[in-house]
Amino acid sequence: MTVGIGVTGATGRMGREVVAAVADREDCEVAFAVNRDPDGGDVDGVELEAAARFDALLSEREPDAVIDFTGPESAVDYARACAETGVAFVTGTTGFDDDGLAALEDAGAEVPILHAPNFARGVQALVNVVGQAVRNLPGYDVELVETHHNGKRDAPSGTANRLLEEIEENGEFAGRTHGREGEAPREDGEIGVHALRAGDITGEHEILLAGNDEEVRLTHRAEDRGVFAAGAVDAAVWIAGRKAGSYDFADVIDE
Ligand SMILES: NC(=O)C1=CN([C@@H]2O[C@H](COP(=O)(O)OP(=O)(O)OC[C@H]3O[C@@H](n4cnc5c(N)ncnc54)[C@H](OP(=O)(O)O)[C@@H]3O)[C@@H](O)[C@H]2O)C=CC1
Ligand SMILES: O=C(O)C1=N[C@H](C(=O)O)C[C@H](O)C1
Repeated sequence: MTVGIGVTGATGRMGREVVAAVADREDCEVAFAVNRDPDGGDVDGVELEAAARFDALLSEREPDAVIDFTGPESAVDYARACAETGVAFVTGTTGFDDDGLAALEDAGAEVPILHAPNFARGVQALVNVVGQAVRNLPGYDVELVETHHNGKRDAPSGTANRLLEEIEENGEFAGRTHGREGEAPREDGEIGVHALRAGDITGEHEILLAGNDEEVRLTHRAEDRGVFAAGAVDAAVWIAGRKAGSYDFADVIDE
C-alpha cells in the first residue's frame, strides 16, 4: 500500500524537506502540498496548492496522513480539519500554549494525532538517557543549552522543554532560570536554561551536569534537517490506518 501524505507549510525550511523525503521513498507519495501563497510554484516538482483549500483537498485527495511543520496556530486549525475529515495528523510544530495542546488532544479523540517536538531518533535516545543521568547524579548542577538558526520563533525549543520535563521528573529541582544577567548567583537546585540563535544552525541540545569535581555533557547535534523529515515520514507511515488517539514519536521507535 502506498501512503498518501498531505504536506502543510510546504515552502518552509521543514516543509521542503518533508516533500523531498516523501519523494525519496517508495512506500508513500505526496497527496498535496500547501502554502499560503502558492503563486503557481512547486517544491521538488510537486505543484503547490493554496493553504486556503486545505479542507477541500482533504476531501478531494483523501490522504492517509498529513505532516505539519508550520506554527502553533495553523497546526491547530489543520488538526481540527483533519479530525473533521477522518485524516491522521502528524505535527512537529513547537511553541503550543496549553490551549493549543488541549486542541490537539481533542483532535486525538477523533483521529490518530502524533505530536513530537523532535523527530530525530537520537533525540529520543537523549530523552531516555537524561533521566537516568539525573537519577544517578543527585545534587549536581544542571544547565541546558539549545542552539538554533536565527529564524526560529519559539524559545526555549520544544525539544528543550521536553528534556526539561524529563530532568524535573527524575530529580528534585527548585525551578528554571532562563538566562542570567547582573548580580545573579546560581541558586541551589535551579536548572539554567539558555537559548542561542545564530545563522542557520539546524539544532543542538546540550545538558550539562556538574558537581563532585566532575562534569557530564549529553549533547545531540542535528547536522541536517533531513533527519527530522525522515522521522516525520516514518511517523506518518506508522500512524496511517491506526485508531484515534494521541501518539508520541517514542511509540513509533519503540514498536
Ligand atoms: N519536530 C521536529 O523535529 C522539528 C520541529 N520544527 C518546528 O517546525 C515548525 C516550522 O519550522 P520551520 O520549517 O523552520 O519554519 P519556517 O518558518 O521555515 O516554515 C514554516 C512554514 O509554515 C507556514 N506557516 C506559518 N504560519 C502559518 C499560518 N498561520 N498558516 C499557514 N501556514 C503557516 C509558512 O507558510 P507560508 O510559506 O505560507 O508563509 C512556512 O512555510 C517550528 O515550530 C519548528 O520549531 C522544526 C524542525 C524540526
Ligand atoms: O525550529 C527548529 O529548527 C527546530 N525546532 C524543534 C524544537 O523546537 O525543538 C526541533 C529542532 O531542534 C529544530
